[in-house]
Amino acid sequence: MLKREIREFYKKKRQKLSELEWLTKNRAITDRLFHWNLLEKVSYLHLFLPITRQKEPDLWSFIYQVWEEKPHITLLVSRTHPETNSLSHYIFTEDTEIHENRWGVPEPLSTETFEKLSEIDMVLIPLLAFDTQGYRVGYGKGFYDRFLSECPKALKVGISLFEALQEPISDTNEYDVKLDFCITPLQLYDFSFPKS
Ligand SMILES: Nc1nc2c(c(=O)[nH]1)N(C=O)[C@@H](CNc1ccc(C(=O)N[C@@H](CCC(=O)O)C(=O)O)cc1)CN2
Ligand SMILES: Nc1ncnc2c1ncn2[C@@H]1O[C@H](COP(=O)(O)OP(=O)(O)OP(=O)(O)O)[C@@H](O)[C@H]1O
Repeated sequence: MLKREIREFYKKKRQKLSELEWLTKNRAITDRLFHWNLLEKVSYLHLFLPITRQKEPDLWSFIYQVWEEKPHITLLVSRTHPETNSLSHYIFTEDTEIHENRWGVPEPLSTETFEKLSEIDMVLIPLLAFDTQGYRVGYGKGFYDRFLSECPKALKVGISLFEALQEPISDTNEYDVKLDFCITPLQLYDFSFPKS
């Protein structure tokens, strides 16, 4: 199946979720994530804040738990620059002010950018869908493909409300950065072995 078709299908599928289904899926994902043993090795964790009108996976409860119970982890979030198709990155604390951009993405209002991308240990990536090979489908603007190529050390972890596609994504391209793991309400998928 083509990314374009998968994108449209999963956007609709997300919109059809009831509030309770969405909350239940989010709870399963954030519980699995918080208790994942790999987190103990993470110092810098990049994550995303949900576009609620798109019913994206919502990591807010995980974020509050990290601030309270895992102080060894520094959280990072991004601001989007549509003119250059790029992201800039900021340390995210309880004091960070947030506003919504034109796509409804909550973004930090911070001024001091985080430049040490090589130190990021893990990136949590919002997915529309993914296949059993670890290829992913996002909104198709390439923000994450560009960003991920700049942080080679980081484990790339997809976050998806739905399970893996049964058929492969047919139009993968040279820029696609594969996932190492994916967390869903039902499973932790491990694509990290064998490393390609
Ligand atoms: N929560 C979150 N943050 C993120 C992303 C994301 O997917 N989710 N991004 C991932 O790249 C980047 C922002 N890029 C985005 C690109 C498109 C849309 C989006 O909603 N597109 C709509 C059209 C909206 C419109 O034109 O008004 C769509 O495609 O339906 C959102 C974010 C960085 N931050
Ligand atoms: N490093 C890069 N340099 C230039 N163009 C890139 C780069 N990475 C991705 N792109 C372009 O950005 C677009 C990304 O589209 P694609 O369908 O792969 O998005 P996606 O898998 O939904 O990912 P994303 O969540 O990153 O938007 C493609 O047109 C691709 O050619």
